[in-house]
Amino acid sequence: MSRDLVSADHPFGPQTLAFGVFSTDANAPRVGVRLGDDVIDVSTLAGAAGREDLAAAWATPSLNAFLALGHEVWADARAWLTETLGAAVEGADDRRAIPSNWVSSVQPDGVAGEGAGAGAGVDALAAHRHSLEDVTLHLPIEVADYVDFYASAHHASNVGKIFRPDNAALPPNWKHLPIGYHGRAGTVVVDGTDITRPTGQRKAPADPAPTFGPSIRLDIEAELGYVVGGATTMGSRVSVDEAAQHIFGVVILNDWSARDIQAWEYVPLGPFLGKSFGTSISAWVTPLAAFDSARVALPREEGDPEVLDYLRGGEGDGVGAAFGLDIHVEVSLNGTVISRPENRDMYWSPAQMLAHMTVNGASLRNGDLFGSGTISGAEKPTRGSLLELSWSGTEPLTLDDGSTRGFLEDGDTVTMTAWAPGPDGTRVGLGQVSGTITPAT
Ligand SMILES: O=C(O)/C=C/C(=O)CC(=O)CC(=O)O
Ligand SMILES: [Ca+2]
Ligand SMILES: [Mg+2]
Repeated sequence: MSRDLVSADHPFGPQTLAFGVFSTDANAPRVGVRLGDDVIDVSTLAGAAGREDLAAAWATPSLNAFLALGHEVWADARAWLTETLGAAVEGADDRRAIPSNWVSSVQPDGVAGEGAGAGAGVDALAAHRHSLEDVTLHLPIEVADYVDFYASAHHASNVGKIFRPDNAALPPNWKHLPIGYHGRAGTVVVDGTDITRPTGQRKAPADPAPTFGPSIRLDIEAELGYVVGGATTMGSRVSVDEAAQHIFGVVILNDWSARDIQAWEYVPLGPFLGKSFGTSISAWVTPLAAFDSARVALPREEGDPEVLDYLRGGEGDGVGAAFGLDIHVEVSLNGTVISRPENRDMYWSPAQMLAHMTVNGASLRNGDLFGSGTISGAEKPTRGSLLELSWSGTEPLTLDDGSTRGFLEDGDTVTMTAWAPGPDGTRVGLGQVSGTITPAT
């Protein structure tokens, strides 16, 4: 019996085609594409359709081999999947069954045609279709280098006021370059992974000496992460105009942050152990190509400085190559929505971040991941960290169960979801990233 394929208003319809890595009891981890509440095994699908190039890249336990193939192959693969899966959705009857005309194109020997009725077609498709309920999702990329930016002026100003009350809210370089730091690639984990409360040194300004123990100011940071492919060589750089050719897709990212460890360690070299204990990303990488309808101009005000040429990029498609993305994020803590950050508020665009990251000749590797920085807006309900939402713990949040939080307690679960406007009134999904705090070891 055929299950429903995907309803027209589903955020993982054919307008999205997000990639992940899944396994089943019978199948080792391999690349899949989400369609509705199913995962399509695109390695076997491509193999059955004679697309051996794609089948080989997708029969691997991470997206890295596919990322290495570069933007022209990504576009070709998306066009093929759009045609193949899009036709399946459009041609489906009211029950969204799979039409036989779609399945005929994926018969292993290419001979199925008129003779292969709907029943045979559905059976043939069934071999590539797995219900989300029946699969385990894995970290979708083998993370090469991980960088985290600081692209929200509202977040940077808020943290400046809290951590550096005697200085200007924004550092003098902030509107001239996208500030970032290198993080720890090996501790990036997938949605659903528990996070152990970190232990370390902390010292509040008034304390006479540092103490050692579990963090008591454990926080979240709601961000987007950009997944990089099309590796480059050392000494070359990627311009703003070329950046989209190296940004394969977007994930939701939670940059867990121990504020007490961070505040004591970070001067002058920046975040280190306060953030390297764990960074969570969503299991689905939604291709940048799915966000064409979400491109927006960057927010700029009278008096903002002109950036140097290498951060400008040419015009081109209305909003220019340095486009922002209108992605809506929702953050909940133990089921209570605590914030709705808006990515269109970000000052720096992903293309500018990538151009800056390579302007010194640093190479890109397949599987590089860069975070946007915490997404915060001007209004309190759009702040992307507890540090800002509770103003360093002085204005605790009240959850639906009546309890209050300045920072995270053991057992707390934080879930972030996101979506963007898609073509023809559809929504493009990014799925979710969730994590639960377990006690310090
Ligand atoms: O301003 C600071 O000292 C620290 C800022 C952060 O912790 C934020 C960071 O990781 C970058 C970001 O997420 O925007
Ligand atoms: Ca961060
Ligand atoms: Mg981190």
